[in-house]
Amino acid sequence: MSKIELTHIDKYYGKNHVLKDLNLTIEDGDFMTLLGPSGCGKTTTLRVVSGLEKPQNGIILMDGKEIVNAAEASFAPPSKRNLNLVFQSYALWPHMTVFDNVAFGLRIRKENSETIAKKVASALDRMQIGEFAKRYPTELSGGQQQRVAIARAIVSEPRLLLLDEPLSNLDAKLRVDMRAELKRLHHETGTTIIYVTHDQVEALTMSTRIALYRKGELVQVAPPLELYDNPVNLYTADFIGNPSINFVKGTAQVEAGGMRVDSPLGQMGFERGDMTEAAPQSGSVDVTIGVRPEQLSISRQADDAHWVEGHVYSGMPAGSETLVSVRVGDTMLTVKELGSTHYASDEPVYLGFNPKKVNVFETKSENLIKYCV
Ligand SMILES: Nc1ncnc2c1ncn2[C@@H]1O[C@H](COP(=O)(O)OP(=O)(O)OP(=O)(O)O)[C@@H](O)[C@H]1O
Repeated sequence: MSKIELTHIDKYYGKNHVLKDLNLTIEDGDFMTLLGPSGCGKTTTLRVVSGLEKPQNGIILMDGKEIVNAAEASFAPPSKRNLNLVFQSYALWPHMTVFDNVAFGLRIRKENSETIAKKVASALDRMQIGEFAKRYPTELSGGQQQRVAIARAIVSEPRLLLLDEPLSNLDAKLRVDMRAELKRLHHETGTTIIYVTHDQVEALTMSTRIALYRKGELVQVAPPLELYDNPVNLYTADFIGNPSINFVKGTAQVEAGGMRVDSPLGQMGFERGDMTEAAPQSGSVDVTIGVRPEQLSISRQADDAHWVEGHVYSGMPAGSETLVSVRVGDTMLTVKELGSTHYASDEPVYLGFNPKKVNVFETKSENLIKYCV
């Protein structure tokens, strides 16, 4: 178990400023996911923590002990950092069987063969690859090799586990199984995990906290539901959630006590207590309302709970849920309903929602100005 503190980390590759004044604390026992689009600096962060790369500025503490101090050109070697790293490209030793690959670290530590056999079997079982113990890496598929790499990393119960897109080669069903296994592993061992992915579902389902990146900077660091319910800006709102959040343009009249918002969704009033510090004090501002697809309800009749008139663009029943795109004026909204319902294209429908549950962003600054409560 360990706590990692990164302060004022800058990393350049030539002129490319890849990590920009990064400040991030990973608490002991966290399952911290580094999330963001390709090229935003997630892998570089892992490489800096593991010691494979040296940042040009900043300090990294591991359990309070300095492992990096760029100003003093002091960088602890990777072997002294007591961590285990699994990269997307899993370098297994080709001349060793799966069992021997996984047992390697334990043998170096001179654990007795009975303990080794037990630990390796348990790690292989967890990754559902027990049956391949005697095979060589070349006799396995990419996904199976990837699971061997994870087994090899977890078998030695490291204090810190760094995982870089470890599930990327797996098919959809296995990926869901492996997410459950990794989450369970984290729960059982309490190991601090830093996990890199660009898959927001993976991040939402497994993490205790998510660090969301944008071009080398951190945009928001928060537990998954906080990120989902109250994204600090339009970027986060748009990145998190599948299907994506709906955005609706509107205008707000802001006063000391709160604000009134007009939009194609109707008129809404909000109290100051539900507004953020980023909210303006007064005046008229353009806003973007964010409403999650599952927050919208749909009805074929107008009633007290369904007041927004629209027309079905297309209905997409998928067994357990139905996604319906609805055109309201010039705005296209996605509605998510549980169960399967058939909606005909161009059918008139009415939408409703709980105004307390929407986010409001100031369009110009892109910042959240009203919480979902
Ligand atoms: N060794 C290197 N030399 C030069 N530039 C690099 C090097 N490694 C990464 N970069 C650049 O640094 C930036 C960040 O890369 P990084 O691998 O950290 O992104 P990422 O968020 O992990 O992306 P992905 O999801 O695609 O893996 C990219 O612009 C990349 O091209």
